[in-house]
Amino acid sequence: MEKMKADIVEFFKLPLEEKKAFAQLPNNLEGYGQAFVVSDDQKLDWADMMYLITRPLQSRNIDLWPSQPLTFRDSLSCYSMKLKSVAGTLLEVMAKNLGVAPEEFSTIFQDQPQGVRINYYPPCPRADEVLGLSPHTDGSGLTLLLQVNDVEGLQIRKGGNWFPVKPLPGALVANIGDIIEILSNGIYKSVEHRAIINATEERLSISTFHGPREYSMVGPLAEIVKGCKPKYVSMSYEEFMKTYFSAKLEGRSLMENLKL
Ligand SMILES: O=C(O)CCC(=O)C(=O)O
Ligand SMILES: [Fe+2]
Repeated sequence: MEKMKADIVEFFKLPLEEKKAFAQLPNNLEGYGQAFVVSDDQKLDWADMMYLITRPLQSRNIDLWPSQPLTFRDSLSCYSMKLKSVAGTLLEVMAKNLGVAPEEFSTIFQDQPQGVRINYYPPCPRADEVLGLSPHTDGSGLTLLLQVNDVEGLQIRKGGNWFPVKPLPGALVANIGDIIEILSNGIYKSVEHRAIINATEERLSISTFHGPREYSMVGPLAEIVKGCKPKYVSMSYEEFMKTYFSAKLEGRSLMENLKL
């Protein structure tokens, strides 16, 4: 964890030209750049980010993984493996809590697809006029978030109010994503969150998203809706992601639209 954090800090310190060697290609989210750009005249969030697919292994695009600092690729591989195991354990516990056979979850999350987004939020003297990341829920099953330095910025929304999540050294924040909300028919709720900006200090975080395998169907699990009605539409994961990335980040509005 410490090595990953140090390498990330180093990478974002590199001159822009060097970071650009790993820039997103057109119409692709992977690489160094910006997230959630849906139109030319949109006000952008105050952040740079780097998104990399880490699992399944054959989906890795190593050319987009920074080669500077020299240990970056090894650190990320190792971090990815450790987080896969934490996510696997949590998903097992959640399946148990929901009373569904563990195979139901392990089939959907087979090979544990995983993507890592590294968020870099520069300081802004007019911090109260910008947001680092607009309110949203994650389109993943389960997100494990590591706050890289001790600058506060993550907030979660509950009952209409925003609450700060203080960085704890060595701790991961586990955020339920939309996919688990849908599979569990709303028993687990995906958490609405945002990142705010600090006026004088930069902030860094790494979100590790765990989602279903390619071509899986995402809908309330049959075992859960046995005695009740499904509350969400079912669709393929591809279709869900298309909808997710074409919508503006607007809190829980996407999830509300998917409700039956
Ligand atoms: O920077 C943070 O704490 C939040 C990041 C986040 O929500 C995301 O990457 O989806
Ligand atoms: Fe998020």
